[in-house]
Amino acid sequence: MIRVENVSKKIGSKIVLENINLFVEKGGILGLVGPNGAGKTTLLSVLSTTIMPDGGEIWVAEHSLSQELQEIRKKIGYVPQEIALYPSLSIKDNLTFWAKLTQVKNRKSRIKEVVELLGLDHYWHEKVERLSGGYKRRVNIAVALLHQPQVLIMDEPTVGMDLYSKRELLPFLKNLTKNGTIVIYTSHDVEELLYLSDRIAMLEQGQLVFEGSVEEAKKELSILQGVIG
Ligand SMILES: Nc1ncnc2c1ncn2[C@@H]1O[C@H](COP(=O)(O)OP(=O)(O)OP(=O)(O)O)[C@@H](O)[C@H]1O
Repeated sequence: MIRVENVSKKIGSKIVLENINLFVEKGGILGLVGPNGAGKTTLLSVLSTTIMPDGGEIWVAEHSLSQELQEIRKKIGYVPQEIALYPSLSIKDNLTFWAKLTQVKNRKSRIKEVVELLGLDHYWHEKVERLSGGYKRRVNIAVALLHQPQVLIMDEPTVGMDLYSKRELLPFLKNLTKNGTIVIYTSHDVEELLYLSDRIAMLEQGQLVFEGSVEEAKKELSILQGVIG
């Protein structure tokens, strides 16, 4: 499980996150919504330990961010919005580079596992710059999964993807949670939010204004009502 307790973050003089409380159980998928500038990326950055909160605490299982940063980092995988890969290197070399950097155990076999998991086998020697947006995203997810995180955090995972890649990726992400992995992601895509999430949280101006099941969210959030009429 991941528990967020009273997390706050200021950037300059602006309060970007204010007393955020969230809980996601093992195998849960939380979709984070909200208007531009609401604080979604900042919250994901805090959850992925890319930036530190000014106040509050985050727990992943029995580990706390303030006391056990390295343990938390082992348990979290982060897929940023921007593709974070070396374009002139192959998939293989990118994965090997990241696996070495993060000291992944049983490196070769784990790389093979994630490559198979993400359906990247055929493109193994292809340079990343030659891949479609969808495949680049898959490589990014493969990198984030190398160290077998318990929580996968994704900032708009399907943005820029064609429909086919998206239709392949979404069931894959859903499937990933069957072994207990937690997925927390942001999206502006209503269809994707309704398909993938089991809970929805909404941020507005740095505050959590809603958290509930998809069914509750459909009733209460106008942003999700467009497609259900
Ligand atoms: N490095 C920064 N310097 C100054 N202000 C920042 C910085 N990062 C974020 N902010 C501000 O914090 C607020 C929240 O930004 P954030 O990117 O987290 O929102 P968001 O909900 O992810 O938006 P979007 O949907 O557009 O990605 C915004 O007002 C933004 O201008």
